[in-house]
Amino acid sequence: MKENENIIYGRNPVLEAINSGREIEKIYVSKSAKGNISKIIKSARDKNIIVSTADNVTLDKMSGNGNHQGVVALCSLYKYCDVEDILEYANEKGEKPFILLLDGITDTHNFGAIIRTAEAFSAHGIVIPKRRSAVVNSTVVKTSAGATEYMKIAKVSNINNAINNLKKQGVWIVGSSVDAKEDFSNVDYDQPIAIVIGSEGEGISELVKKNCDYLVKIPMMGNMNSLNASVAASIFMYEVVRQRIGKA
Ligand SMILES: C[S@@+](CC[C@H](N)C(=O)[O-])C[C@H]1O[C@@H](n2cnc3c(N)ncnc32)[C@H](O)[C@@H]1O
Repeated sequence: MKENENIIYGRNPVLEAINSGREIEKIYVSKSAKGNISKIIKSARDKNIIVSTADNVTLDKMSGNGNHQGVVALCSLYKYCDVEDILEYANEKGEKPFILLLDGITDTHNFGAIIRTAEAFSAHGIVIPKRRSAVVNSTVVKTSAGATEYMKIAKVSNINNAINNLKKQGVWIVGSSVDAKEDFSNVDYDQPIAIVIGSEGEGISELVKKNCDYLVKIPMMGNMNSLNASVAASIFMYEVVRQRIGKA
């Protein structure tokens, strides 16, 4: 599958990109596209974005697959932010920071799913390492259903340095690990918090584990020894929101 960082495809992702004000050079619409495609065309024209028609073979080639739902946008690269921007955003909203740290998530579908849930639960941002991590490419945007357009994502050279910096600013680091003894629901999430989710294969690195204030697990009853990373992230995020709403 082609992984392109300046192509967005699929109806929701393209519509969210238009609505959020991402710089879009051109939108290609399938000649045979029906349904809510007219809404996309109208939104694009309202923002003076050029709309062209293309056949499905061309759209398949541009998107790298057949999941474009009849629309592909040629746009600017996703703009990453700094960790400080995430903290500032939480501060502006008058909320305690709620951050996710992804310690080497490489599966684009997991990354997109995490972004989608993080946006739905109003997390303030996501921190990823520069190396050995999925980046915001066309597959991630599509899997996130366009939630990438509203989510702050910081790329850092060193995840441990980022953790130390967050700690200095009063953020508690909660590591999620299948080997932990403590139940994840025993943590008080109504404080400045960053949840660390480990990679699909290895989990959280040993150094990062040592650097966490809490190391907790989601109890499991079946035969599997771990949950999918994006599912685990969703359960944690739900718990944060559940506790915070309960205390509001
Ligand atoms: C597929 S799991 C990684 C499994 C890996 N073999 C390990 O031993 O950690 C990916 C990530 O999801 C999170 N995760 C999965 N299941 C979990 C559970 N039951 N409790 C806490 N975190 C979990 C952890 O962050 C984990 O690193």
